[in-house]
Amino acid sequence: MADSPKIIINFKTYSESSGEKAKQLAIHAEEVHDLSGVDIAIAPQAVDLKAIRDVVNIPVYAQHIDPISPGNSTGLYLPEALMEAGINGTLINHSEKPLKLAAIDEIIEITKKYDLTSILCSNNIRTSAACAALNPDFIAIEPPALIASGYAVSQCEPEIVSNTIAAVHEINDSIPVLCGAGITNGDDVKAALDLGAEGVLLASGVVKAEDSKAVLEDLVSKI
Ligand SMILES: O=C(CO)COP(=O)(O)O
Repeated sequence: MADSPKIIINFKTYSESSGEKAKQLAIHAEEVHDLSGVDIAIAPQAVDLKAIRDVVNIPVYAQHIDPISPGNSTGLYLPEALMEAGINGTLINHSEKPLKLAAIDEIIEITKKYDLTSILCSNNIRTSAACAALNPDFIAIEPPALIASGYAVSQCEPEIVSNTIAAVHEINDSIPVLCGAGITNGDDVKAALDLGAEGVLLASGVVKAEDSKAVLEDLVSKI
């Protein structure tokens, strides 16, 4: 059974969300979830997954998994090893880690086999429609130009969100759509939900904030 995150924090590779700081951010996310009841999931770097799994119970996702079986590969992320580290799911095809169609398809098969939540990222409306044919648990539309811009896709380019939802649902109306890029506050989240998105995916707004916990509290405040 897939999770139903309203907010996913992608820790990316920022120094503010690596190592000990990653653990602290994860704890803050869990505290805000506990107080608000809003489902929050986090996607830390692979090296931090195990340490974070040991301190929080909220869903923890990999930022990427490789479509490989145990054996002689080097420098890749083995799904079974990430599961042992405690992941509940994975981002797939983030615009900062783009994949070929065949690899995406294989990864989604792996997530289904192991009951992991699949968040398939797309960069525009056309690719979102193509993603729908692969039947992930979620599609997350993130226009690359707005990533880390501070300009929220839900407020600055709302038609990208609503047209993506329409395009995805024309193929498969049971796939929930998330949106991300530039989301930084509760109004951005509310705008996304008002457009029909199930939730949001964000990074810099929380990770780079001076007071990440205050930002997390603001993000859930209008849900
Ligand atoms: O890429 C993103 C999340 O996966 C969005 O990043 P920002 O929230 O920094 O724009």
